[in-house]
Amino acid sequence: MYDIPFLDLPPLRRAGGTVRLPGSKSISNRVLLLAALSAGRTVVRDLLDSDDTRVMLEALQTLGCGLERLDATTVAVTGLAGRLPVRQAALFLGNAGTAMRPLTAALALLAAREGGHFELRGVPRMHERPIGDLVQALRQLGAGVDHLGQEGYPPLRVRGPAALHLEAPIRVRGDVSSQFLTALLLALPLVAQAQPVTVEVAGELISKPYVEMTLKLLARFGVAVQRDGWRRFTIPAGARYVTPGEVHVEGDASAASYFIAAGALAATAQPVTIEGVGLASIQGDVAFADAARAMGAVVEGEANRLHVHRGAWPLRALDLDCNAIPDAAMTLAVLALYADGPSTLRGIGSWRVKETDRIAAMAAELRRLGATVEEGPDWLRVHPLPANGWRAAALHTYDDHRMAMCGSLAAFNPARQPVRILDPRCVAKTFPDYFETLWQVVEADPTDIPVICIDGPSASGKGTLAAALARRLGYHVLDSGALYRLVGLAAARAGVPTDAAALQDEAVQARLGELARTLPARFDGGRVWLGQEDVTTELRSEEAGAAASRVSAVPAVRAGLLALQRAFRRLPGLVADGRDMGTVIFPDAALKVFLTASARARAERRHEQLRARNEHASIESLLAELEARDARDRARSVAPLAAAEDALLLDNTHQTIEESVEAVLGWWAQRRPFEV
Ligand SMILES: Nc1ncnc2c1ncn2[C@@H]1O[C@H](COP(=O)(O)OP(=O)(O)O)[C@@H](O)[C@H]1O
Ligand SMILES: Nc1ccn([C@H]2C[C@H](O)[C@@H](COP(=O)(O)OP(=O)(O)O)O2)c(=O)n1
Repeated sequence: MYDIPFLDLPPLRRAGGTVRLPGSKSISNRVLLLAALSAGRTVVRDLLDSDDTRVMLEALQTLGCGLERLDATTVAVTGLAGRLPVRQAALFLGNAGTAMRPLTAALALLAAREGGHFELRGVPRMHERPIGDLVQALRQLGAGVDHLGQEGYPPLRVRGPAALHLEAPIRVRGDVSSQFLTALLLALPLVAQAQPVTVEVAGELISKPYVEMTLKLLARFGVAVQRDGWRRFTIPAGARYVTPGEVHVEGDASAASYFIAAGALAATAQPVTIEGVGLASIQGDVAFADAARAMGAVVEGEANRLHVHRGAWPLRALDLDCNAIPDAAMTLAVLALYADGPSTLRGIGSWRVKETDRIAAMAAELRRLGATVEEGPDWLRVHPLPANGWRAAALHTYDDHRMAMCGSLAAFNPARQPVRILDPRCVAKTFPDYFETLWQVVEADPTDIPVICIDGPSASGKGTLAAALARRLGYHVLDSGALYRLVGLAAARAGVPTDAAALQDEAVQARLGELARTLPARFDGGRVWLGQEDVTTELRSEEAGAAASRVSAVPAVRAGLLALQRAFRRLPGLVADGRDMGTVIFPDAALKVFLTASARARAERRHEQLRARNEHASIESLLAELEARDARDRARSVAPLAAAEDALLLDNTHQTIEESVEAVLGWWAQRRPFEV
């Protein structure tokens, strides 16, 4: 997950390959609640691990549910059997509508029957998302529900006991959010014992597929609701939740929309294959595939898998009522930028009360990209962008995961403009690893992937600076010195001598070159591996540094490491540190920094590093060794240590690490094309 202020996506050229999607948010939270209300143990597999499921799990735990995490995506829930072991609690539900609405309904009814007192709150945006229609329906039933803030919005208090009136049909509005109906359908089986309970929907029900999903999941937990059109829903008398024992959560169909879109835009050689969602899905958003087909994408599928590639190009403009696919419809708004005429999305009034006002947000951000967009109370019209109309934009995401994921699709623009996604962490709501997953199935031209080079002498702070920049930008790092150190180590392991005399021998040079070319190097979470051996500590020794400096003068070694180093240039970008990053390995780098500090300052830093590792050496000997190494690195005939002509000099003798990082980020900002 990228927990950084912004993430820059280079222009993307192609899509293809296989992705496995995380579990559906809507199914995950419904199943967790159903398991919590049932008796016995339910093993929930392929559960989504995200902000919204985390708040649901925390709430259930607070309410006394037994939760056992079996692995990253499997949780065993021991249900409450419709009882309330905890009678008083304050629940924080973040911005998860799929937790707030059903928990309000379930707790209101349970508290009415058994007594209790519960407060439900969320983030500030949650307190702007309407819930008054659900509160009214619960009050009709006789449940005690109070607004703690603004009338009609969370935070709420539910309290009991209270006498419930279950005879008359309960009326609930269906035209603002279908989650009110879903919440009642999930909660009412708890109290439909002596008589059936009927819910009547007032107004045209929106997002019907989500209600259908609720009904299917209720059936899995033993409650068969009778449905009369989309107006009347009856829960039979004697309803009781029965755990199916084990439930597999489908991949998230709304999340699939981004990968279907990527396929429609750029899968020209091989298809994008999406695992975990397919034609047998119970999620309404699989219907996004039909909308993508209408725009020209080729989408084929099996029960649990979809294959997508580009068909019509440019895409065909679309005029669609998106009522049934409100979430995935956002993806269509971005696809419309690549169409052959204006596209109109209708029936999207519910966008206004989602994580943000999505109509306003989408219109504003598409305009930032250069597009002409018209909007109405419940519709959006997007005009396509001509190739020369795209701007390099920093897209705002409004703490809305879908705005961020949609924004990424602008990176396929034919103008090859990069795209900046502000606050990319917001994808954590439903898809924490969205961007990492995207990198698996998209490709950029290597020359479009930005590289920042940090070259300079030993102990100038290159590694420290490179790592800090990479962390801040979400980029990969290449510690090229470590590769030369590894070659030195590999030589020692193989019994190849690396003293000055031996290095004159052509046979030795050739063997070293071969070791470099086939180096089994692996970098993994701060550890460095040579084949099966963890050499992290050994690699940092002064001896390994000196050996690296010696072997690095051998042309065959440098040539042998060339391809390996360039392979580090992967999406979304790279910070490379070494001696010749800017001069030889990445001469086209977007920013080159030559980092220096006085020899004494560097010797003192090395001394400090060694002291921290409980190794001891005098500053004077370190200074001498460091100057000898600098001299050797500068004097060698191939790729000597030298600043590239277009490098910016940074002398950090009197700077803190943070000051160096800020200086380079400042230079980087100036080189980026974004209009903020
Ligand atoms: N600007 C700086 N000011 C003070 N110390 C620094 C600075 N940059 C790095 N250091 C320290 O110097 C030491 C050497 O840095 P390192 O990144 O290993 O250098 P290099 O990769 O150039 O050999 C580290 O302990 C680091 O914390
Ligand atoms: N791109 C590079 C990186 C390192 N080297 C050589 C020269 C250096 O003395 C050794 C060790 O590099 P490293 O960056 O790990 O060493 P320091 O931490 O700066 O002391 O490798 C190189 O020739 N080219």
